[in-house]
Amino acid sequence: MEEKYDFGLVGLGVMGRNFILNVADNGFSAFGHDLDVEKVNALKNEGNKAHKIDASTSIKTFVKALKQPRKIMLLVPAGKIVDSVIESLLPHIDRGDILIDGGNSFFTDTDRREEELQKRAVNFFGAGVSGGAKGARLGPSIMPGGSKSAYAHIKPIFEAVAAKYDGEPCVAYLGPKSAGNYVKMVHNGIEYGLMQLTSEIYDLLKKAGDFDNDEVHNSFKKWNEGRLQSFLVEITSQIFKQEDDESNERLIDKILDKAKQKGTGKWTSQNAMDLGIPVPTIDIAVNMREISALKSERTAADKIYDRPKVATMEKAKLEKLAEEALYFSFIVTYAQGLHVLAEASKEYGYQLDISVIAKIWRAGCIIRAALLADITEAFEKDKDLPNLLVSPNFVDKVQGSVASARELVAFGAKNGIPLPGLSNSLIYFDAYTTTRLPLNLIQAQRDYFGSHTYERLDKEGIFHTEWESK
Ligand SMILES: NC(=O)C1=CN([C@@H]2O[C@H](COP(=O)(O)OP(=O)(O)OC[C@H]3O[C@@H](n4cnc5c(N)ncnc54)[C@H](OP(=O)(O)O)[C@@H]3O)[C@@H](O)[C@H]2O)C=CC1
Ligand SMILES: O=C(CO)[C@H](O)[C@H](O)COP(=O)(O)O
Repeated sequence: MEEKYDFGLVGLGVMGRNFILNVADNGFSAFGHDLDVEKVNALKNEGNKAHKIDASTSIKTFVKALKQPRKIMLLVPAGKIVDSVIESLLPHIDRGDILIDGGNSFFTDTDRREEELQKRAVNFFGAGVSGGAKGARLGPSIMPGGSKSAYAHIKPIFEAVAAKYDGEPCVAYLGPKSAGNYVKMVHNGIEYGLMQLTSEIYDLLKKAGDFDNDEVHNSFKKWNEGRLQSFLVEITSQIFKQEDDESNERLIDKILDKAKQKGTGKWTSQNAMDLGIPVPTIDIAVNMREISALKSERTAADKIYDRPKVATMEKAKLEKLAEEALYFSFIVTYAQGLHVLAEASKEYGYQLDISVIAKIWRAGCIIRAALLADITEAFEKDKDLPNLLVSPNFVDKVQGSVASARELVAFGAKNGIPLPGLSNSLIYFDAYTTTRLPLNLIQAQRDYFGSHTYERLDKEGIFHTEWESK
């Protein structure tokens, strides 16, 4: 009898091709499917080398080649393509088979698909994958959500292919329904925040400290050897060393300053707003990509207004302030993202364990950072921690770095250097840690013009006043 394959993968693009090779490297036989014959042939050639791999452009051949219950992962672009791939699989798969969407799908799409597939007794997982091409090939962080009992079938493969942190795989069953896609969405929201913050620090080093590219490289490199150690700080340091093939300059200076986006950061902001959880660092990171896209308008407006001449700050002083401010704002960004996850867990019934999420983000993913070991510990100590900022493990870290954020935000404002991520992180911190905000006035105004009522500090109840206009 023909031997069947352990794992199937649809979509042999950037992520899919690398993921399936990773599966095969770990001793599982794997079969791929893509409509593009070149991608299929390229994978078949890999099979001729060392791996137990095959591939086909025929969906029927692909499904027939797999062991039951079939484990089929989709790594295709999010949206309608996921639905059309599921449609094309349905005539061929059986009850009990397992479909896993590894892409950045919107979480309500995952809920809808899971519900529809449940009616056919097909298990559906939304399993966010992070780590880019290299991560998919060598060990990503994987965030699966779906049926707990069906997870037992995919667990051995996922645990084998995932990145390892101190020997522990960076994958864990996260919760029912779209829990996995939701967690990946917020991962990306945090990613947007951290990327925005690193870009602001680069701007400051250049404009206020007159750092050249080698000096920016050195600062990020040095920081990556300390408490800011993280994938994004590491690649930032490397980016400043990259030569441009087409000129004598560094590539960074040749790249157009318009940042694109595929949607996950915006979804995080939108959904956080639906849940009533503030994530201003993530919001402004999305806004900045939008503002960056208005390049021609920005260029025209720049000609209209004068801006202050930037004062020079001594390099060593600036480097120290920048490290502290980046550390502070990284903590605040994780705090905001994790706060959304805690609220979403209640709202959508995900039963998320934030310490487990922090744990599987310690390696493999784009937001991996030394800080995540501390965050894991904080949430292991207190599973119901309302916000990272109030963790006893974090108070000294925040207290010791916030003054530098204040100094740089003030410097940016005075000198016309936009530091929106840093500013919003500071604003969030100051507001979240203030007992009495002036929003009593907003309540008074609402009651004044719309009889919307208000509560009082000194007694229970709902009140309305006939305000006297004088
Ligand atoms: N790139 C990254 O760093 C990361 C991406 N992701 C997510 O993973 C998913 C895949 O991304 P990525 O690998 O970058 O995307 P790619 O576009 O590189 O790959 C998608 C592949 O799916 C194929 N495909 C499209 N439609 C079908 C179909 N109907 N049947 C079979 N195959 C099909 C495409 O073929 P063709 O090109 O011929 O259309 C392509 O080979 C996305 O949701 C993305 O957001 C997640 C983490 C990181
Ligand atoms: O999921 C990812 C990383 O974790 C993808 O690289 C994603 O495309 C990044 O988002 P965007 O393209 O919007 O910057």
